[in-house]
Amino acid sequence: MDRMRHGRSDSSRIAKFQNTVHIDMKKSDMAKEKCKHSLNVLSSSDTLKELYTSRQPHRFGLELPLCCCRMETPNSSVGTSGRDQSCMATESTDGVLSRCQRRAMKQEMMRPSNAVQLLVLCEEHRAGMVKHQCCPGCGLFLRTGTFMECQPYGSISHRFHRDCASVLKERRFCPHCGEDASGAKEVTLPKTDPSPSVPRSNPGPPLLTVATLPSVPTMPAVPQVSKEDEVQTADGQSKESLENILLALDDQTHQDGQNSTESFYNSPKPLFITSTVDGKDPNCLMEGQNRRTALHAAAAEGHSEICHMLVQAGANLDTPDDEQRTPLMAACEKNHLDTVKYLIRAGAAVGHKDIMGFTALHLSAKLGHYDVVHHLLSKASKDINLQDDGGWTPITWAIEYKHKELVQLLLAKGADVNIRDKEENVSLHWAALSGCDDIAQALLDARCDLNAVNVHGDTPLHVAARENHLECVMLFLSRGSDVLQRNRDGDTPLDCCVCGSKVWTALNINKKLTDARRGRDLHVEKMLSRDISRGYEAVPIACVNSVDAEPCPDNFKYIPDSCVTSLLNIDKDITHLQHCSCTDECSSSTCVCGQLSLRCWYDSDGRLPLDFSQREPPVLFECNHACSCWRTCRNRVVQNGLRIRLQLFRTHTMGWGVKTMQDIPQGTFVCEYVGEIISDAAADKRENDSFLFTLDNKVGDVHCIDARLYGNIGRFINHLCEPNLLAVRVFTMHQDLRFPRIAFFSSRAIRAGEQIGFDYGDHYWRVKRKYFSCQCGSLKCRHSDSSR
Ligand SMILES: C[S@@+](CC[C@H](N)C(=O)[O-])C[C@H]1O[C@@H](n2cnc3c(N)ncnc32)[C@H](O)[C@@H]1O
Repeated sequence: MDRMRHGRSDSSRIAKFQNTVHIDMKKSDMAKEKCKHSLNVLSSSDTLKELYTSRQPHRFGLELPLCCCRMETPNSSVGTSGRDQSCMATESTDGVLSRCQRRAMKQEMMRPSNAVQLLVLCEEHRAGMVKHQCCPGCGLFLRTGTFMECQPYGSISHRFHRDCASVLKERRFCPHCGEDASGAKEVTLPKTDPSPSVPRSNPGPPLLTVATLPSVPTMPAVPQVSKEDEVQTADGQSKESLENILLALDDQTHQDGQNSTESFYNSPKPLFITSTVDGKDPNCLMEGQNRRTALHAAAAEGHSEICHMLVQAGANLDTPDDEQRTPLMAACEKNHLDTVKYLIRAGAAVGHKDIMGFTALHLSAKLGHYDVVHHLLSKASKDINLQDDGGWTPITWAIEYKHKELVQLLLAKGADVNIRDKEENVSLHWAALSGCDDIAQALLDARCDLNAVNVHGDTPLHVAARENHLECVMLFLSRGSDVLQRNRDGDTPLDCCVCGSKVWTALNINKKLTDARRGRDLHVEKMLSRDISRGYEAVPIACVNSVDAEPCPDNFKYIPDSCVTSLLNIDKDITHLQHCSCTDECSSSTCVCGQLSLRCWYDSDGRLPLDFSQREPPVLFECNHACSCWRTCRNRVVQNGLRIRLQLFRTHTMGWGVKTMQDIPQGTFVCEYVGEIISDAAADKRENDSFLFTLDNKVGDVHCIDARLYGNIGRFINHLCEPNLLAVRVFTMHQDLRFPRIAFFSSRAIRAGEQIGFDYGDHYWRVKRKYFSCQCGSLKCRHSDSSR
């Protein structure tokens, strides 16, 4: 199908047409296959017949007309709709015919002999066929009235017409079993009440009699005759004989206010219709005419009466032609509502598909035949969303051909506007292609997806822009279609339209407005998370972004304390802990823990003193659970956790960063660098080293904290060439010197709103400067491009 993306609409049509041709070829091959198949079926039944005769040596070579009442033939003409087929059996009671119309449960066809047409049968008539109750000469069921009966084996009787046996040129033999017919008796069975068959006609006018039925089993080809011959029927039968047949029509068509005989004679009729009426096979396929039947022709001309006559004469309602189209489809295509009504009432399958997957509904919708569509939907509403070979539903066709009222009707009847065709288009893409904004409006009101993209990434707006359909473009923009959306070629709708056109102007204005709105929106700070710590910290840590559309980072697990994922044997033995015996608040120089740190560094506010060495910060030992002091003693700060209100924010140049939301005096504990404690060797194997903090403690094995997968707010702290944080090693609940905690203290007073950062160290930048330069923005930056 049309890509709806390149070029103009007429080239789209060409693309579609070419594709159709392709499908046609494929399908007609399939149709040929089917024909071949049914031919095979016939010849295989002949073979069976031969087998049967060969078992009876005394008959061999006589070409006896043996029956095939017990054989089944696949119904090659049945599409998905074939399941709705009705029984084709016709009962004969002393020449009065009635047609059964029960639903046929099985689709395999049967017939009593190759001389008559194959029939789809209801269960009762299948049983009757198997019991040889169908005459092999005419194909009529003989269950009441007078007929011949042969009872060769004393049990099942074989029924046939005396005259039919003579037609089969073997008056002497039973046409079922080939036994000598001299033993056959004429029997008369009374009519049972109620009749098992549903009469197709009212009791008033006489029904077709055996004498008027076509008795010649096959018609080889439609004879080519001159125009004058149309007046006189092919084999010279008079107009009166046709009139007799028409008299036999039921009053169905009369209900529609027509005189069938009159209208039949007053309307032009193709020759083959009159030929068929005059005794040819009503199911003959006309070679020169797409292998259509007379019923196709009558339906296409809208001759409901002739259709009825043909059906009465045994015409199969659903015989498909070369394009797999049925007579009903022919009537739909030509908008003959009465004929459509008649055929459906007679039992024609509504959901049958042709070689392009079209149903009668698709055809009618495409051609805009409102009343026909309305009638079809009243009979088969479930077919409303059937998709053809292009994935198109009836409404797709109605939209493409701009049949507004029909689209409204289909919507009211439940058409699904979001069904995707084979190119993933929804209905709105097709409205955009056809440029009908009324239809597009109706589809939007029916909740068709305005932002649906097809396989090319095109939205309906792309399509409308490409097709220069201003009204549709305006409608889509007013409903919020995204003018900046790119398709798979990277084109926005603006890139698809003609530069300088009205569509271009509309899209351009919309783009400018959208850009301005997005720019404004970007500067509005978006709160992405109230607390990234999920309540694990004593103060919540919000995450905000006023820079771009990046969402809150969720590629790590927030943890408040460092963890291990391998066996590291951290010495947590309580007996190995140095501890104090203080009974005060550990403020005196007698506190052993303080002595370990040379003194208790924290003042009464828990801050480091101004003279704390920032060049070579000492290691701090806080009081622990082995001490005698209280949990509230002064020498416990880092172990008390985060107290400063911090915020994770989006920077312009360094990804995420951390800022303080309050003024912080110098020497204040700000936060810890928390993560997964791993060995140096394990760190070497890690692919991402962006979150590694080395615990280079000059004691034993070197370890690192990797905050890549597990970490706290510390993992987001950036490098600043003018840092305001100082990293200090601290021991709290253990004193295994290989594993100090890394605590950040303010190295100067920090104002609320300032980004916090520490110096990643010269070694870090020696390694990383190959990949990126420092973006801290400081005038004293040592690792920026300009400072190199
Ligand atoms: C521990 S993370 C800091 C958080 C990081 N900005 C983020 O978005 O997750 C370290 C990474 O931040 C970036 N970064 C930190 N400081 C930087 C700076 N001064 N200049 C450029 N990039 C920096 C680098 O990509 C570095 O690998």
